[in-house]
Amino acid sequence: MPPAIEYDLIVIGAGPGGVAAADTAALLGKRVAIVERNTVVGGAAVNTGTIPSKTLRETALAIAGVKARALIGVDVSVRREAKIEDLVRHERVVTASEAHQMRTLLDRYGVTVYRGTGKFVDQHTVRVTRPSPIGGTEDLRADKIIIAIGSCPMRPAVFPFEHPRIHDSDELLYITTIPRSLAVIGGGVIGSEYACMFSALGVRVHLIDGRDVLLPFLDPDLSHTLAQTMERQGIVFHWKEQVESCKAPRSGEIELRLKSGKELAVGHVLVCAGRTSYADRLAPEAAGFGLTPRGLIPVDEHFRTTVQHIYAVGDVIGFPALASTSSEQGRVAACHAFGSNAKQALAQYLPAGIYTIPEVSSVGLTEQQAREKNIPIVVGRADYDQNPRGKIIGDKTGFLKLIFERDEMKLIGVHVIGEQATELVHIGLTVMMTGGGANLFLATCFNYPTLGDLYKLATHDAILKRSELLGRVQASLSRW
Ligand SMILES: Cc1cc2nc3c(=O)[nH]c(=O)nc-3n(C[C@H](O)[C@H](O)[C@H](O)COP(=O)(O)OP(=O)(O)OC[C@H]3O[C@@H](n4cnc5c(N)ncnc54)[C@H](O)[C@@H]3O)c2cc1C
Ligand SMILES: NC(=O)c1ccc[n+]([C@@H]2O[C@H](COP(=O)([O-])OP(=O)(O)OC[C@H]3O[C@@H](n4cnc5c(N)ncnc54)[C@H](O)[C@@H]3O)[C@@H](O)[C@H]2O)c1
Repeated sequence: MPPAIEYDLIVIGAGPGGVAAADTAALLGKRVAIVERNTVVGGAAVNTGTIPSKTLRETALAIAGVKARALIGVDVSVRREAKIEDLVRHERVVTASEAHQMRTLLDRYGVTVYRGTGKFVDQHTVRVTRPSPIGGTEDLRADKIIIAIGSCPMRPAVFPFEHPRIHDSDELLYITTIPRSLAVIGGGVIGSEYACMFSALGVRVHLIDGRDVLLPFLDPDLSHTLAQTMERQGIVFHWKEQVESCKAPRSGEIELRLKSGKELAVGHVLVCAGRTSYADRLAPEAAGFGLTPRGLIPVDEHFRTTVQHIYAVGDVIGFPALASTSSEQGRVAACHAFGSNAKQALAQYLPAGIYTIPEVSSVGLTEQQAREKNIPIVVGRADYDQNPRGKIIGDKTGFLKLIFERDEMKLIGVHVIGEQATELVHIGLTVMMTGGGANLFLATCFNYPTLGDLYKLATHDAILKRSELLGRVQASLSRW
């Protein structure tokens, strides 16, 4: 075996966490190697998760004519004729382009990309096993190592995944027809997003979940409105259920028997029952760190494992397991590893964006969380159909909900459901980052007509509620 090739940093895994770590370390002037077992970089974010699912959603909205229906009340949908090629064409182009862009940036930063599967030999050495037909191994050695190997779909034993019409979220991208009916197992983020997308395409969707609330981490008003809207779209929820058996004949419908005894017959099954990690395959014992019972890598606030020069970021460390936060963690870890204070911690507020139909997004405290913390609050709400832009786009269910700390009217939470919610939340997020609140919204001139103007309307609502609550006339409110 030739001697190990020396680097300052080895990164294992080229998803958003790993790539951000590698680019950051290169920017700090370090010699960096990144090991990726896939043919392309980008990880789940670019190749199997975030970007594909969001692109498919956008295509589905277009080919199903959903927006046209809302605007002119006419079904101009082409969905009955839509073929799977129509659905996936744009997704393939966007995904390839994004992976190429990430790779180009790595190359421009001078990061060396090793194609193969990485595994620890000892605390400083990573062995890269190249895929066949080239095969063989290569050892890399570095002072610092960052693990960013991501996660993969959980596969409950009850489902025969070898069946061509039973999919996890990775395999879904290779379906060969648009199903007529679909059972989605798991109403988490992935399940909810795909349920909405297929429903928009006219697929009969059943959503089965062990819980009884949709996305319980959301503000209850959002969760409730989303569930209602999904039901109106035709999605059938089966709460507090579990699949006990799954009979999948070669042809004909797949039969699911649920815990309650209910039976469902569907064309395809999509299992979105959470994610798991393959960290045990890295030989962590050779490096000297352990795993949690769920197979995740425990880290400290600097993303260091118990072995001080080995870091872990992204899905492999667990919550929040997002592309956005994984990149942030990668940057923090790389800066810490090389003593840079350019980015010492994650951003103070981390938003969540869910691409259901309609979109949902939030940052900061929910009304419930604020009340549990005994923070005196006032809530402002503005509905899309009270706003001229909302009326123009025909969004009847959307709303913006702002949570203000009552004394100073400082913004502490933003919750949006409706078109462009994942973009709209950023206005509130930026205000929260500045420590601002109602005054800033009132002082700001928004374009007219825009959804952004909802912030002003929701602020007025909060101010009026505050004056009702405190029994003061509105004029005295300039005091805050
Ligand atoms: C369907 C779906 C939709 C999603 N939508 C969103 C969204 O809208 N917004 C959002 O923020 N997040 C979303 N996510 C989550 C997001 O994709 C992940 O949080 C993010 O990709 C995690 O980044 P990562 O760098 O930790 O790992 P990954 O992106 O999973 O990358 C890990 C990389 O490591 C490689 N690897 C693994 N083991 C080895 C090894 N031993 N050697 C070498 N390479 C290895 C893998 O091939 C992979 O390329 C979604 C996920 C899914 C599945
Ligand atoms: N827009 C986004 O930010 C976005 C989109 C998709 C995925 N993601 C990330 O991907 C991760 C994984 O998403 P996910 O939806 O797979 O997992 P999840 O953990 O969010 O949801 C899994 C759901 O499946 C249910 N469940 C699990 N096993 C079940 C069973 N046997 N029968 C019935 N219900 C069952 C759970 O009750 C839960 O509601 C998320 O944590 C999220 O961070 C983010």
